[in-house]
Amino acid sequence: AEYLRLPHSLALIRLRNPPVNALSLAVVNGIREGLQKAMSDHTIKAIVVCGANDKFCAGADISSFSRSSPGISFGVVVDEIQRYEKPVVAAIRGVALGGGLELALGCHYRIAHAEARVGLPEVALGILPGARGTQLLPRLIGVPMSLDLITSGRPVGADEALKLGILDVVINSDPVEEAVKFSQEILDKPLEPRRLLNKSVPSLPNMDSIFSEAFAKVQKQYPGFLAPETSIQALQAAVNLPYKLGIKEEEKLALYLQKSGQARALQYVFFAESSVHKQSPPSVASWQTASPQPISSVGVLGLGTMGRGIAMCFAKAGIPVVAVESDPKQLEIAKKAVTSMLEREASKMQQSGRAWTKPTLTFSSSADMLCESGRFGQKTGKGWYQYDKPLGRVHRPDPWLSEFLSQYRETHHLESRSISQEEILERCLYSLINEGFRILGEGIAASPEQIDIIYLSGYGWPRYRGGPMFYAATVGLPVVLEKLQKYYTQNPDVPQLEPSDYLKKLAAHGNPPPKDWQSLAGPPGSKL
Ligand SMILES: CC/C=C/CC(=O)SCCNC(=O)CCNC(=O)[C@H](O)C(C)(C)COP(=O)(O)OP(=O)(O)OC[C@H]1O[C@@H](n2cnc3c(N)ncnc32)[C@H](O)[C@@H]1OP(=O)(O)O
Repeated sequence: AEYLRLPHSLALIRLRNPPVNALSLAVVNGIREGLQKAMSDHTIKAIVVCGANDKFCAGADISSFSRSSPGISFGVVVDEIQRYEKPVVAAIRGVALGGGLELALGCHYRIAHAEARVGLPEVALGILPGARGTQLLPRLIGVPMSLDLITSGRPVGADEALKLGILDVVINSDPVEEAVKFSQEILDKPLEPRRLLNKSVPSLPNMDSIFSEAFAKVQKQYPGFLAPETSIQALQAAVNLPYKLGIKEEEKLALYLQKSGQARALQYVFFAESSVHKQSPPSVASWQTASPQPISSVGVLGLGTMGRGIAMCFAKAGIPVVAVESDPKQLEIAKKAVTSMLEREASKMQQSGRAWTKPTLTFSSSADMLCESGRFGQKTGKGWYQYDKPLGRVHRPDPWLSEFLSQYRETHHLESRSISQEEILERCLYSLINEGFRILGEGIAASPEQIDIIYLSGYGWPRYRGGPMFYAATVGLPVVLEKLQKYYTQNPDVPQLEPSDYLKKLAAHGNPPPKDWQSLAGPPGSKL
């Protein structure tokens, strides 16, 4: 942070840490030194705090989270600012997020440009606003809105922040110039009413029900996420405890979240999301330049409306199709429908003088053994289980299945054994992860982050577990390799369990973090 003396007995502290003026240790020390300088200089009457390059501050430096404990020592700075005897005015442009907003809450006044955005997005990173955010915000804007902003992490625009009472002034001009003028106007005003730490949280008669509704809401909206619920506990502390004890509780809860593992995963996701936008496959191929792999034939399972359409598309593209439907009635209907669609297509093409090659479409009624028996799972009321009704959710073991399995075992000379939850989890997940390593080795995915983001955005993988490749690193690559080796030895007929060379190469280095995998494993092959 830079310290400047301005005319009219003012000092300016400008945060400078491109690109977003994140609160690195150096920036925090700079703010503190600047403030102490201003306090000890009796010619300085007020201080303006702003950020360089049209951004106030995007909060703590997320990349440094694994190295230090964010929030805790910065909370002391926020308290010091509030207790200063000279007015400190925050001049906000761009964003004041997380620690950036906490810094502004420590200041006695907040002036912002109309396009600025402020918020406490910590929950998205698996943490809570631990530099007094959970204690100061409810003192300023009350519990209901603090619950909304802190548990959702949503930033608000300057106009909304003004209405809520987070900001004191919103202008369309330069907030620093405005703050300079404003500082001179408020020099004689008492500071005590501006010190949030000495205020109490506005009380409401139904506080208990507000909190229980908030807990129920976040459990429904963010199932499995620890940070929103823990933030509510911190807000409860703001209501139930004096400030001195409330901040201790906030520290304790913040520390719990930092150590939870969810924080590490969510912070990984933050950087993974921004890096995938910038990546292209290692072979520099892209969907625009890649040539397609040859497809010799296609199988379509199920000939409902969707299946028929899919079968038709491939058939029209000249790719042989084998369409499988276990229900003989449905199969007949589908055959007729597809044949008549193809005939219509053929006559259209012949009328327009184009050549028509009869597509290869084979219909088969032999499907997977369970499906063959009409057991499609929940939708038909039976599958591996029997359900209370079609589409029902209540399931119970089915004697039919026991009989079926015992015959299957006899035919295939298999011995029955009980399989632990752990084995189910490991065989499902590690074979999936193994495939991830395979496609990294083949150069199909540019990075583990790409695979993880696809799983988070497209397959419902819980965000707080960071994606399958991140999960592999949390388990440890040597462990994943050892388990795959064990399961592959036991099940040599399951090729997905054969450890990929890429995984073997990486595990030889111990358990390197995902960001180092590519440099350690060497250049990938390319299938694109
Ligand atoms: C000290 C007390 C502790 C308090 C706890 C906290 O403060 S936790 C942090 C809370 N803050 C955030 O969660 C903000 C996260 N950042 C954003 O939402 C956005 O980046 C932004 C600030 C709104 C800017 O968005 P924009 O689309 O304009 O740019 P990018 O997202 O591409 O970001 C530009 C580069 O800046 C990096 N970056 C952003 N925020 C941080 C941060 N807080 N710490 C470290 N780095 C940050 C981002 O990764 C981009 O970097 P590149 O290298 O260019 O990819």
